[in-house]
Amino acid sequence: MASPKKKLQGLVAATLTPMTENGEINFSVIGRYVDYLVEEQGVKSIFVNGTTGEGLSLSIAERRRVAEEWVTRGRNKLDQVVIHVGALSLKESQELAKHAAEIRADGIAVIAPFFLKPWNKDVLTDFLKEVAAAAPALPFYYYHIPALTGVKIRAEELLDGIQEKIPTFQGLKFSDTDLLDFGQCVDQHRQRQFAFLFGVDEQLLSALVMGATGAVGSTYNYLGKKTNQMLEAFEKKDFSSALNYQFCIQRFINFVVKLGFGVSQNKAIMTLVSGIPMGPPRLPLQKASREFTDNAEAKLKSLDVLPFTSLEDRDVEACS
Ligand SMILES: CC(=O)N[C@@H]([C@@H](O)[C@H](O)[C@H](O)CO)[C@@H](O)CC(=O)C(=O)O
Repeated sequence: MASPKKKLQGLVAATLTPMTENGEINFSVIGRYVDYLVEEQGVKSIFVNGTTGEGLSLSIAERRRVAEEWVTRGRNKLDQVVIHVGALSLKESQELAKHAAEIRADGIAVIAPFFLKPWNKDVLTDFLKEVAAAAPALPFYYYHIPALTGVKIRAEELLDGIQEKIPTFQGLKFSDTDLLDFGQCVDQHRQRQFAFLFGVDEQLLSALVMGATGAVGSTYNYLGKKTNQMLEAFEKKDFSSALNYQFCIQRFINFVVKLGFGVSQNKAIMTLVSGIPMGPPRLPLQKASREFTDNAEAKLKSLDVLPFTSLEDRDVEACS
C-alpha cells in the first residue's frame, strides 16, 4: 500500500495555471509562484491541474508539462504536490497517473467522469480503481465535486469499503456543502487515518469542527495567510478568534460571489495580490472585467488583507 511521507494536511492551494495573453501556458512564473505561496502565504502543499488550474481545459501534453514544472520548482520547498489526473477517457487518466508517478509527485486525485457518467458507486469505484492501479505507489484521493461533475453519488457511500478495492486510497477532497455527507465520511473512517480535505473555503471552519484534516481551495493562493490564522486559532481552541477569521474570509468571498466569482476572477485577484501575472483563462472562460478587479481590490483593502494596505485605507470592516 502507498504510504505518503506524511499525511496531507493543512492548507493546500489549488493552483491556477498561469497563461500568457495569447493563451499559452506561462511556465516562466511557476518558480516565483511556489516561493510566493511558501513565503507570503505560508502554504506548503499544492493541488495541480484541478478546477482552479483549468486542468480539464488543457491538453494532455500541457497537463504533463504543468505537473512537471510544479514538481520541479516545488522540490525542497513544498511539502506535497498532488496532481489531479481525472479525465473523461480512462486511458488518458491512466497516462496522467503513470506520468505523475514518474515525475515523483506526492499523490494523485481523480474526479468522477462527467459526460458519460457512472450512475452508481460500484461503477465509479471501478473507474477510480483502474486509474489508481496505473500509479500503484502513489497515494490516491477521490475528488468529490458533484456541482461540477453532476455525479451525485454521496461520498459516504463511495468510501464504504473503498480501501479494500483501492489499496492506495488515502483520502477525500470534498468540494461540496453537504456537511452531513462530509461528517459521516469522517465519522465512519476516522480510525483509518484518511485525509479529509474540505474544498469550500468559505465554510472551512464548520468542516474543521466535523473533523477535516486539511483543506484544498482556490482562495488559499491569496488568503492563505488569513486562513492559516484561522487554523491556528482553531488548533488553540480559540473558537471566537477562529470565527472572526472565518467571517472575515466570508465577507470577501460573499462580496465577490455576488459579482460573479470563478477561475477567471481568481486569476485576476491572484495577479493583484501577488504581483505575479496569471494571465487570462482559456475559453470557454472569459477574463474578469477591470470593474471586478477594482471592486475586489477595494474590498480586500477594507478588510486589511492586502500587504500594501495603508492605515488610512482601513475601515471598520478590517479583521485582524
Ligand atoms: C467550485 C470551486 O472552484 N471550488 C473551489 C473553492 O476553493 C472555491 O473557489 C471557494 O470555496 C470559493 O467559493 C475548490 O474546491 C476547487 C479546487 O479545489 C480545485 O481547483 O481543484
